[in-house]
Order: sequence, then structure tokens, then C-alpha cells
Amino acid sequence: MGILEKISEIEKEIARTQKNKATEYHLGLLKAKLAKYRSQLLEPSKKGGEKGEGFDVLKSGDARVALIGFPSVGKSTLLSTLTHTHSEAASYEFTTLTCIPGVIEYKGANIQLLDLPGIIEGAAQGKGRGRQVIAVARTADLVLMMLDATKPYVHRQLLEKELESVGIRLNKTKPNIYFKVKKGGGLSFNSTCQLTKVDEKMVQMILHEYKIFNAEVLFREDCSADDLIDVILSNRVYLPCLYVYNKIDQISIQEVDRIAREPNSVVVSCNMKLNLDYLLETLWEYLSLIRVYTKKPGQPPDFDDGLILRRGVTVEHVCHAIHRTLAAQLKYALVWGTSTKYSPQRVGIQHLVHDEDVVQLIKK
Ligand SMILES: Nc1nc2c(ncn2[C@@H]2O[C@H](COP(=O)(O)OP(=O)(O)OP(=O)(O)O)[C@@H](O)[C@H]2O)c(=O)[nH]1
Ligand SMILES: [K+]
Ligand SMILES: [Mg+2]
Repeated sequence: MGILEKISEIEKEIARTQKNKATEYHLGLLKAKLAKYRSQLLEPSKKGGEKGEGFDVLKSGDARVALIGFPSVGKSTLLSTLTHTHSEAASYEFTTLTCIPGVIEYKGANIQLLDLPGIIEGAAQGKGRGRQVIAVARTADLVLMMLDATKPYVHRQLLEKELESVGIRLNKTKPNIYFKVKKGGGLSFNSTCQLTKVDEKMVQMILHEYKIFNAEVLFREDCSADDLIDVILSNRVYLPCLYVYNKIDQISIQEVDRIAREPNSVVVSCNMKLNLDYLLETLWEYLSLIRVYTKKPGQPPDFDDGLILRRGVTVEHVCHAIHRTLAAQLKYALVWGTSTKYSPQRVGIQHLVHDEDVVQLIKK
């Protein structure tokens, strides 16, 4: 029996045990056992096998969002509020012990929202279930970092540090450095712009530290030494992050106003259902999701069944989303919407489409 099963067994037994003088001792024992198993679960596991117990959730839908935060900030409350899935919420820490997936249905898209155990300082070193939580975060399209608006700002910095230390880069684009290890020829170092943070000597030193003596390095922007290290290590993930400050029902309106103006931040109250519409809108925006409608000649657009795509896609992607052979058969497309100067406008296969565009595909 796994620890999770044991926990659930004890919880069931506690639930069916009547509370009275005669059962007091028995209940106390059960609770002690429960606490022991919970803390075991929060310890880094010695056996490799049960490392991922309860965390291997299949990816599904149009995008995946991971809920990361300290214990009891309201992650599970948010999941139960935004999706049809219920995740246990309570006033004690580490209520959630595994990964609980739910689906947000928004503008015709299915966004997978993952509720996770709270993480604590030292998570990256394996404290709590930190490693498993972070491993899930790496697979997400966006990190929803939930913060308790009543708690000090340093909490956010601590969490950021944890994620940073395991190679997760938040709201940062991949450094524009071309890097290729060679078999010989020494170091070839170039840049297309003026560099203010590193010079050739430093680049060479860093590469030697990684036992790289032959390589081609081209800085296409003014990157730092840390950026170069990220590129060398190549196992970094670059994720958009939305800071969601919960429990604003507990702070002053002035405080709410101040936090709401910070970059990448949204203020909410899950309990009072405040500002959740805006949170969804912002999620959509940060996930770069767009919805494109198709239209058959002589018929109105199919507004019920839009295609969910990512910002930056072309008519070619629209074709692929419908049928894999369609792109090869395309003559041109007619587009109504903000991506064109006129509506409709005749465009080619490389035309970039926008959110809410209507597209009519004309075959050869
Ligand atoms: N005042 C206030 N309390 C809230 C709000 N949202 C959640 N809570 C309370 O915060 C407590 C913790 O909520 P959970 O949803 O269990 O928090 P969690 O982040 O999932 O906690 P763990 O799973 O233990 O990490 C509960 O008592 C909730 O009722 C809110 O908007 N305002
Ligand atoms: K909790
Ligand atoms: Mg929870």
C-alpha cells in the first residue's frame, strides 16, 4: 500500500469514527498516524520508485497551467472555483498532497489547471514535495504563482529563487546567443552588438569551466554571463508567469490598488469570487491563445466552433488544424478581422492570423 492510500484509509476511518469520550484515544492515535504519513510524504523519498506518486498527470487540452505557491494561499480554492473539479481546501498547511488536474473552459478552449501541494523554502533541494512540484511546473505552458496578499513581498522572491535555482526562467525570453560545440579550432567568439556585461575573456573562462575548448559563440544581444551559462546548460525552460494575489478581501483598498499596478500581477479573492473574470482574460492573453473562425463560401462563419491556436500562427497552421493535406491544396484565403487592412482580404498561406479572425479557405 502506498503512503497516499494509507492516508486515505486513515482519513476514512476518522470520518466514520464517532467522536465521544470512548473513542477519544483511538482518534488521537489515528490523527498522529495521519500526521506521520503526511510528513513522510513531505520528506524526500529514499526509494526512487515512489518519487512521482500522484504526480504523473497526462497533458490534455489546449494549454497547461501549474499552480505554484506556498501552503494555504488558496490554490485548491481557485481550482474548485474555476473548474468542475473539487480539490480539498482547508485552513491547515499541506492539505493538497498530489497533483489534481481540472479544466478551465474559456472562449471555447480547454485549459488544464493543475493544483499542486504548497512548496516551501528549500523545495528545490527536495524539501517537502518540492522536486515533484517543480518537475510538473517545467511541463506547463504557464506558471500561475499564487501569493497571499496579506503576506510580505519576500514570499514572492523566495518562490522565484526556488524556481530559478532549478532552471525555470520566468517572464524571460531565451537569450539570443548562438552556441555550438566544435571538434577543434579553438574558440570563435563574435557579437552583432556592443556587449556591456561580458567580454571574450570571460566567455572563454566560463566555457573552460564547463571543459569546452572548441566552440562557436555568437552574441546577438547584450547578454550576461548567467545568460551564457543558461545557453550552455541548455536544460532551461522559459515560461510566462502570472502573479496572482489572493485574499484581497483581507487588505485595504489602497493596498489592492498598489499590487494590481505591479507588472504581471492580478489581484483576486477566491472566497468572494472577486476579479476572476479578469484573471481568465489575462490567462488567455499570457498563454498567447487565439481563436480563429472558419467560414464556408456563401455561409455565415462558424462562431460556435472556433479553432484554438497560438499567437504567431499563419494561414498554413489554420489549414493544418483542419486537415493535414489542406495546406498543399490551398489556392488562397479570404480573411476578415484585425490581421488585414480590408475585410475581407485575399491573403497567401504565410499570412499571420489574429485572435477572432474569420478565415475562408479557397482550394486550387
Ligand atoms: N480570506 C480569504 N481566505 C481564502 C481565500 N481563498 C482561500 N482562502 C482560505 O485559505 C485557506 C487555504 O485554502 P486552500 O485552498 O486549502 O489553500 P492551498 O494553497 O491549496 O493550500 P495547500 O494545499 O495546503 O498548500 C482556506 O481556509 C480557504 O478558505 C480568499 O479569497 N480569502
Ligand atoms: K490549505
Ligand atoms: Mg491545496
